[in-house]
Amino acid sequence: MVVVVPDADILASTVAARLAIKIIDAQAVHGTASVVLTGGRVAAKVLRSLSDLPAAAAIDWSRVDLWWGDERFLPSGDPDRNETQAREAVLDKLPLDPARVHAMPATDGPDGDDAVAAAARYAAELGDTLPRFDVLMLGVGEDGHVASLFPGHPGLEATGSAAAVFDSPKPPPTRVTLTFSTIRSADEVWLIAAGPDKAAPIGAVHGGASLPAGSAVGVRKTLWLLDRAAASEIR
Ligand SMILES: O=C(O)[C@H](O)[C@@H](O)[C@H](O)[C@H](O)COP(=O)(O)O
Repeated sequence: MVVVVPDADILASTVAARLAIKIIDAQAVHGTASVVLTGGRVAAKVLRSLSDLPAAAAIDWSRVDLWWGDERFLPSGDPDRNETQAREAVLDKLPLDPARVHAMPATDGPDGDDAVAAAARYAAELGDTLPRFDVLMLGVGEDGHVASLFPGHPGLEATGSAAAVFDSPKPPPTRVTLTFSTIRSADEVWLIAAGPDKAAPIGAVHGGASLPAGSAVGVRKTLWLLDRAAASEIR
């Protein structure tokens, strides 16, 4: 399903509203909600919108599990880390249970700068039976990447639930990412993009091109949440 809204600000606020309802509904059914966050500018806008959303007060944040779809492999607190940006955008204002915030390892963590070990640690935290992911959000890159899964990159073939990525075409070069099998285990996958520089890859994917964004599908639902500019080449 493709949902198109006029601009990036409206996209961020409508995705935040959709996320709040999804969390509320998941908690009504399961008692908890599990959300996979992503990095990038649109993702940060969504989280900032969430912090301004009155409906978010209906969420029991102590029963929300947060995971990440990928992470830039940097020291904890580095401004370029997706976790840092999510905390600044909203997380640090929410009464979350720290034990339920599953950040990906940092280079000052127990594995140091060993990204392979860090990815293995995250895979262990995910467990042999993956958690229930109610919604997994992804930004979309200008080249059609999602998370840290880049076209033509060895990381696309990664097995297991999480993998290290080296020589990323998008800086920084070293990252940890969920693999496609983990992404595709999510109940719903939301691909969120704004701006004209996303029009070509999104149009290509909807035209049948084989790009990573096209492989990010949810078990029950796959949503493309776009502004008009990003959707402008979908035919
Ligand atoms: O760590 C990252 O860089 C992100 O996870 C990456 O996959 C991002 O979501 C896209 O590149 C879109 O980023 P923008 O929304 O900033 O264009």
